[in-house]
Amino acid sequence: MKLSLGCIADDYTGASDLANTLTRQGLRTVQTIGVPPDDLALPEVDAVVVSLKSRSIDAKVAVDRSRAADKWLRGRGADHVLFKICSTFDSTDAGNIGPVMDALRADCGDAIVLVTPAFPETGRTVYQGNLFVGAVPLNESPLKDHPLNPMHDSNLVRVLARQSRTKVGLVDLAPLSRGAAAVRERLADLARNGVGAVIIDAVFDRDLETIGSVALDHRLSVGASGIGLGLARALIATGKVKAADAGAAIGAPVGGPAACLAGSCSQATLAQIANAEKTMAVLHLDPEQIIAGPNEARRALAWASARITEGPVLIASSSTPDQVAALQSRHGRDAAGHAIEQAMADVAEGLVQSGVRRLVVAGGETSGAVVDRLRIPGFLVGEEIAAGVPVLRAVGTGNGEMLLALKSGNFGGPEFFSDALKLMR
Ligand SMILES: Nc1ncnc2c1ncn2[C@@H]1O[C@H](COP(=O)(O)OP(=O)(O)OP(=O)(O)O)[C@@H](O)[C@H]1O
Ligand SMILES: O=C(O)[C@@H](O)C(=O)CO
Repeated sequence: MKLSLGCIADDYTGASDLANTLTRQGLRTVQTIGVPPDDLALPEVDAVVVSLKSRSIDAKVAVDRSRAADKWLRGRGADHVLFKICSTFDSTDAGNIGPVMDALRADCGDAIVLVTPAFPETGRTVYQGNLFVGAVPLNESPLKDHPLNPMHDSNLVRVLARQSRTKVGLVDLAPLSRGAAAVRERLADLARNGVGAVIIDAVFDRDLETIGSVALDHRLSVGASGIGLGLARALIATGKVKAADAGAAIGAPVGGPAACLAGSCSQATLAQIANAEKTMAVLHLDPEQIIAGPNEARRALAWASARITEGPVLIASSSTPDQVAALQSRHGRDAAGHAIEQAMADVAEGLVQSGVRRLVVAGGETSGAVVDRLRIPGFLVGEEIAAGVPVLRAVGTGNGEMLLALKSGNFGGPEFFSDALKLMR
């Protein structure tokens, strides 16, 4: 297998978002959890998305894991590697976007790296280096209240410069609107002036197509699913990849009991949970009790086992920003987040032991904890439930067929949980 594109995603939902985009554009794609072991049987594919859980960990560990993934991908022939970050640039001044980018750039020897989290299909656009979420700048969006990476600056040139050792520049819409040659010229100027990374504006998919074709001149790019779309279209346009059927089946229905788990506290997820109350049994966990010990997860499993044969259930730890802030001030941000993620993993494990084979998980960190606990090594990408969220079929689990959907906190329409279960048959 010679890969046309290698991808390293900094969380699992982000990885399935990117795998979904590449598949929809016609690249045969598989998502792996971590660097795959040599004995994992992978189908013949154009792209592999290696999922890491490296967004909110120590920067040095994130760098080491990303470099190992990069080495594996390049060892399978990938000339270009995309480091997939969140479309809302989730990070802190300590990283991890800048440190990982710096290390991968040093390894591949690129003079300059293109960086854009734009993903217009989900309302993420970049103008003059400022990231917009829908109609508002990042720092006015719900991301200002994110439990782990609150975003208070929408100017990504500044945000990245605080995290990176290299000089960060901007390629704005003006050269982009003149086409790939103008972008190349601007990049060459900036590189001559010692700039090692640029935030590049993008408002429409056509901007991403231009960015994708220029990015293929380089060995590394950094961004969200939008740049993935641009790279995929460029690979097909240049004949490096022959477009595959995006609707290819990923196997027979699995049936059986279904459950949803929500650890995301985003506004979108809170609204989706409220809507789910109309169609399924919903249990709201008590976060304080989760931190106190294992009884809250046990209570959830007992509650679920009494209902699961009658229809899908949803178990949520999610709270409003005020409640999240209060819990964090009592227990610390990382300790609270970790305890809740592990409790959700306990619940997922118990549900699967009791026969659940269709599982929807909301939240990137939450999905990471759940998928790790279930020891799933990889996924095939199926139908799209909502922009950025596909149906996934677990591969290499050895304990039966299983479908999952891993939803990024901010993604999905108001009825996301029932929309997902309709397609997860
Ligand atoms: N009630 C709560 N109070 C405090 N923290 C919570 C609560 N419920 C969940 N958490 C923690 O908040 C974090 C939510 O992050 P997660 O990545 O799962 O969701 P998200 O950030 O909305 O999704 P994404 O990263 O895909 O955008 C997790 O660490 C989770 O354990
Ligand atoms: O890019 C996005 O917004 C998502 O794929 C994601 O990474 C959120 O966790």
